[in-house]
Amino acid sequence: MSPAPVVAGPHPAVAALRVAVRPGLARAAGRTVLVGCSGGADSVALAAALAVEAPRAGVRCGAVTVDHGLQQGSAARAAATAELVRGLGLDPVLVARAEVAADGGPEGAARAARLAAVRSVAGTVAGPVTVALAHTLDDQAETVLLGLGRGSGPRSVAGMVEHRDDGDLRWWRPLLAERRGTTRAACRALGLPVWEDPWNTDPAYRRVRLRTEVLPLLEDALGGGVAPALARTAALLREDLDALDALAAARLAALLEPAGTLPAAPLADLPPALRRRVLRGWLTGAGVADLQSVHLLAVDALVTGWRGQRAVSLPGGVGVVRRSGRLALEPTRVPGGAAARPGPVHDSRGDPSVSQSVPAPEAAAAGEPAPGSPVDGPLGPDHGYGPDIDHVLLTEEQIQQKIRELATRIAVDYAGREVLLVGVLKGAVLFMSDFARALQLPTQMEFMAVSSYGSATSSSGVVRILKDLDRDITDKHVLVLEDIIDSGLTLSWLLKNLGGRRPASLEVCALLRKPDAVKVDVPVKYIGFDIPNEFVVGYGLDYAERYRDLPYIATLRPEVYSS
Ligand SMILES: O=P(O)(O)OC[C@H]1O[C@H](OP(=O)(O)OP(=O)(O)O)[C@H](O)[C@@H]1O
Ligand SMILES: Nc1nc2[nH]cnc2c(=O)[nH]1
Repeated sequence: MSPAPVVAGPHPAVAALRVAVRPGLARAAGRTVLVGCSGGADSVALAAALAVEAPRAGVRCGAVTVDHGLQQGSAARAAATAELVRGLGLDPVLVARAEVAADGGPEGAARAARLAAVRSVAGTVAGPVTVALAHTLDDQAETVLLGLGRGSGPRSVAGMVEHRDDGDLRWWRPLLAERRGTTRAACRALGLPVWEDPWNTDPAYRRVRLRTEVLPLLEDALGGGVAPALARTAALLREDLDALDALAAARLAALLEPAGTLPAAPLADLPPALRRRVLRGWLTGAGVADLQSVHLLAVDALVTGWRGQRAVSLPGGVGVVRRSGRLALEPTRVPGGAAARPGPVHDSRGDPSVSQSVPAPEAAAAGEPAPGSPVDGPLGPDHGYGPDIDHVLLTEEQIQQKIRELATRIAVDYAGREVLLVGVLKGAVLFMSDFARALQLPTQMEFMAVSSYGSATSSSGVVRILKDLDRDITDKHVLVLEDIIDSGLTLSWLLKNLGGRRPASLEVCALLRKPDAVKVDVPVKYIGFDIPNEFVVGYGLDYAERYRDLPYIATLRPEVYSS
């Protein structure tokens, strides 16, 4: 018998990618598919697979390549990539110019600009468009790890989805089950040139460090298979989360009252995972954007920890109140731009607690329990400021407990070293004195006085040294103590200044931080509490030099700013 004729099929990597795109192409009938192509191996391999499979499926397939304008020669690079994919037979091939914003992290800003640019050129194509992105299983594993590190909930650990509709546009990631090695092998087999983006090896990016340092270490320690295991976990998690979301949407539809309010009692009976989803769905459905978990937890506390709280303020000038056993959304009062309503306080360990507040009149009217006044009794002396205080964000006890925790952690980190504490006057004076006493290590103290606020409630942005250190800090282990990081301008300036004096080490411990107000990212190793973006006083913090002597941290009544 003569041997069967050898039919040379495509290289296994090329074949694998072609198979991977087929199911999605079946869903793309009647749409134009545009491959997002950077010129790197993943997207070139995807473009090549689609160039063969799309015509077979009767789907029109083109490409879009983005010029970020961030690297030298980026326009020429985009043009070369466009040429390459045109050569594969893709049509139309569009080049989009991205406008990368100056703020935000470089990765995030570039990504946002890229998506906006793709969205905008996709809008020039007639009919519905699907944008195919070449994320692989390895990208998925990195995304899951990044999500874990952020600690922002199961959705961010659940990774990227294969299909996502975004208005008229559909995003499609057909290669989520394929390894990065496969796309490289496919490009090699097809003789396609690929571009190595220098940013992909720059350790300044977290994703690069995960790829080059953390994942190989995990693979080694766990005996291999880590990336597929992470991707599998993400896929399973997505199924569970989708089911929970669907259940919550149905429950919201059943509970939502014609006036747009939600009854608290049936919500309280729901398990937290469902209840918070119902609340999130309710708020986002009502147009509240940028909702963060601290906000959601504070709204949740109106259901499960009801003690007569005032409105919980949310981004966008709205708040949630509980009245007559129902949650309602209302505009918040922000007189003169000074004090907003109470918002949630987030413990730096990720253990949120809701701000203490004076009893809401609505609570009394509804006959529901209300707490005692915040400025007497357990909060201690009000130093005669009582009528000026609006609500207490952090009690003396919470502050002192936090200082003990910080001091314990820092004593471990600095064991065997002598620490030079640098207190930033005047605000940090009480923090310095309590912290130094709580820290079980030999310490020395220095003070520096700077000011960027004067008697205003927002930073002038100009930092002035009012008093410099009394001595040289060369080779010292310097720990800067700050009362608050608001815009971050003061600290950013200070760290540059102190860093130039060659200390052996330089770290920061800040009692408070306002994540929503930060304008410049400053590396801060130790943080007590994350607080909402409200002007606060007490425990060293002043308004027009008053209130520093309060032992707790509070907001002032709006009238104080206008008088
Ligand atoms: O992050 P930022 O927006 O820069 O704000 C933080 C700074 O503002 C306050 O100082 P202020 O200038 O009010 O002086 P003071 O400490 O003497 O009150 C505070 O003590 C911080 O040093
Ligand atoms: N008193 C006071 N000073 C600040 N400096 C920066 N933010 C604040 C704040 O909220 N209160």
